[in-house]
Amino acid sequence: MVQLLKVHGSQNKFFILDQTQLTHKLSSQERVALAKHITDSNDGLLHGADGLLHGADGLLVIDDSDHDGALGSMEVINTDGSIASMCGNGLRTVSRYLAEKTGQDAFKVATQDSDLAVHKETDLAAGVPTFSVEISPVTFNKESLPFDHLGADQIIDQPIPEFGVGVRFTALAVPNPHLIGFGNFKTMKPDGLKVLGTMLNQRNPYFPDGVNVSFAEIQGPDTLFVQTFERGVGLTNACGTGMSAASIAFCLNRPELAEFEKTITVYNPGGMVKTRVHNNDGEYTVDLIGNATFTHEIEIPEADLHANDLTRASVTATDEQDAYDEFVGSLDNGRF
Ligand SMILES: N[C@H](CCC[C@H](N)C(=O)O)C(=O)O
Repeated sequence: MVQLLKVHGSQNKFFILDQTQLTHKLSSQERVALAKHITDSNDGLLHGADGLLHGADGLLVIDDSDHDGALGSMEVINTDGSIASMCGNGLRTVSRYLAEKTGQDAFKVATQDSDLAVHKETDLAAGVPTFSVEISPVTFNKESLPFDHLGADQIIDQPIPEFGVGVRFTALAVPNPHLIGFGNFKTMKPDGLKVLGTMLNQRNPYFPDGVNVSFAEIQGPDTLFVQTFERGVGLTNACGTGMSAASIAFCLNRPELAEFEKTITVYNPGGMVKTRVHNNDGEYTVDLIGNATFTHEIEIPEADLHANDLTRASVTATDEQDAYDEFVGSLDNGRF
């Protein structure tokens, strides 16, 4: 039997599969097929949960890593089967899984583009296990997203009228691609986010590989509200790399309201995280600090994973969601 987990970071929900348990590891094709099936909002596992549209937003696959200081590797598969280079909310849950598996509290996790430093943090609230994960590398040039036909090699705090009125945009890769729009939600209208996110994640002249699109609202000094339309997923409760990218843009574009090295509170439809942006001579990294909640334990025969057959999966809920709901209820952001 193989153990999987259903987890979330700010209610950005994932399944975790630790491949090191398997006698025969899943091929890349099998992992993609499993990701699309298990997260499907109709016939996936735990589908129709209280998330936006999907029972889950992706599958995180853990494997061994021989990289110095890395306790494992993380592969990110979006619900549509596309592979993402990074996943901030997911990395917090993978970090907790590896910490509990090994008894270590500070280590690295190998991701597609780099080995990222992670560590256990003081819980944000009782019963809300909390981890800090490094988000990097950060680049702005159009080749790294990629984007084109926007009239410049970098988009930093620019209006783009064809994308939205009353919104200023910043494009950056962390390293997955993000387009962050700053404005206020009244003018941006949440359906504006869905319209723009949908347009930029189907065939379009600007972002050939698609892009995660976030609307960010400044709520005060060092305080943001961010919602994301995720590439390969759609609207989610939160996007860790999106909230991190928005924090970088906040520090760059509004230095009178947000400072490097200072803790930023980022509210989202799924709760709240904290970020700290570091500026090492123009090289940016972000500490993303937030919950790593395990909501369900799943057991399934290994052969069924290879066959992408979920009918014999047995699911047991943990008691962690209650503590998380308590935490969200306590937030004084006036949006919950
Ligand atoms: N959909 C994203 C990957 C997941 C990122 C998000 N879940 C996060 O927490 O960073 C992409 O295709 O780049």
